[in-house]
Amino acid sequence: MRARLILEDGTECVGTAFGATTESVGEVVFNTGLTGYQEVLSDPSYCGQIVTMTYPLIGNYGINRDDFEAVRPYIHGFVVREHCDTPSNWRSAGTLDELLKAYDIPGIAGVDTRMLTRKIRYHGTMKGMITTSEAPLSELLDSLRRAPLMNDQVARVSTKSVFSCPGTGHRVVLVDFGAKHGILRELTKRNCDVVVVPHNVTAAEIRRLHPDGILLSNGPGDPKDVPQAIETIREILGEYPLFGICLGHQLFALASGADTVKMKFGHRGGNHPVKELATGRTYITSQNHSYAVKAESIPGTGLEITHVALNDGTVEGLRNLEKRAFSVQYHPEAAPGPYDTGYLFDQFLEIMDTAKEERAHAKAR
Ligand SMILES: NC(=O)CC[C@H](N)C(=O)O
Repeated sequence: MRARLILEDGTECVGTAFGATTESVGEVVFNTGLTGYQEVLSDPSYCGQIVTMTYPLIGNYGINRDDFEAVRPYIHGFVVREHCDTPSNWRSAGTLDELLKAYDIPGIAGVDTRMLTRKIRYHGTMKGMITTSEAPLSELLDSLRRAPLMNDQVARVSTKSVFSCPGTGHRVVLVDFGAKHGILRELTKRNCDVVVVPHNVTAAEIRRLHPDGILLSNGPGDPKDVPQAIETIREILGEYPLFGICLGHQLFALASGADTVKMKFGHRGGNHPVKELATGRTYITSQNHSYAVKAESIPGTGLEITHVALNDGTVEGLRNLEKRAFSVQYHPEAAPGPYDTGYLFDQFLEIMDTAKEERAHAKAR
């Protein structure tokens, strides 16, 4: 069946429908990963977005049981150059088409994704629509331009109730703004006693859990859409070691008094070079974000820039040594890779070790 991808600037791409034959609107973004489409489409940070992969052949290793980053995908559409519906991989348990159908997500194949990506890079991220309707373009454009983009994604993807992944090590309160499973995997692998709490948790509720540390997860949308979380972080900052990832990094910055800005087309892919300022080392990182912390808003906040993106110089890492808090804009949990920066979870554990020792000394005195 014929499908159409329409952008708010009037661009129309005609292709073939796969997945659900439903109409869907979202922000169109591109991901430059050569592989990892299952992790990308199930990463809750993409909630409400239509994702296009720049790699041209998608679906060829199918969908497996183990690579989901959430229990279900939240994307609003998937755009590919060539869709493979005959996967070949020993782990494959189904096709991309079946997965998208099951969750009512439309896909469109046969699109010139290189042209689409260049357009987004040139004009910036745009609203778009995938449809199988044969209505005139002007009519579809009208309804696309009127369609609102969502701003309550965090509430949609965050857990509704507290749950725990028990361990015998450090008690980590993971504030779930749309946490990828990879973060839980990295913490439980290190034997952490993880308590996952909803995005609207209060400081008092966090204190009652007696954490050794707090991890602010990744998540969808504009960090300024979750003002309550910013207040809670401001209140609790300095009481426990804190690690922020992606949206968590942006919220930590806002709670510290810095500001965020929407980027022209964001960073999405597994090949983003980031420089650690203290060592001059470069790490290749996994990224997925539209917003960034404004470097010029940092002076006077107690924050220090620890990492920068080598492609465009934007802020990629922050810390506040006094408050034992640090954060990164990229994804140390990878999923999909690269795994260069997984050591940041060990760093978080070390900070919790030190804080614990100091508490024990203070008690003994
Ligand atoms: N992966 C994330 O946590 C993304 C953070 C935020 N939604 C952004 O797009 O910038």
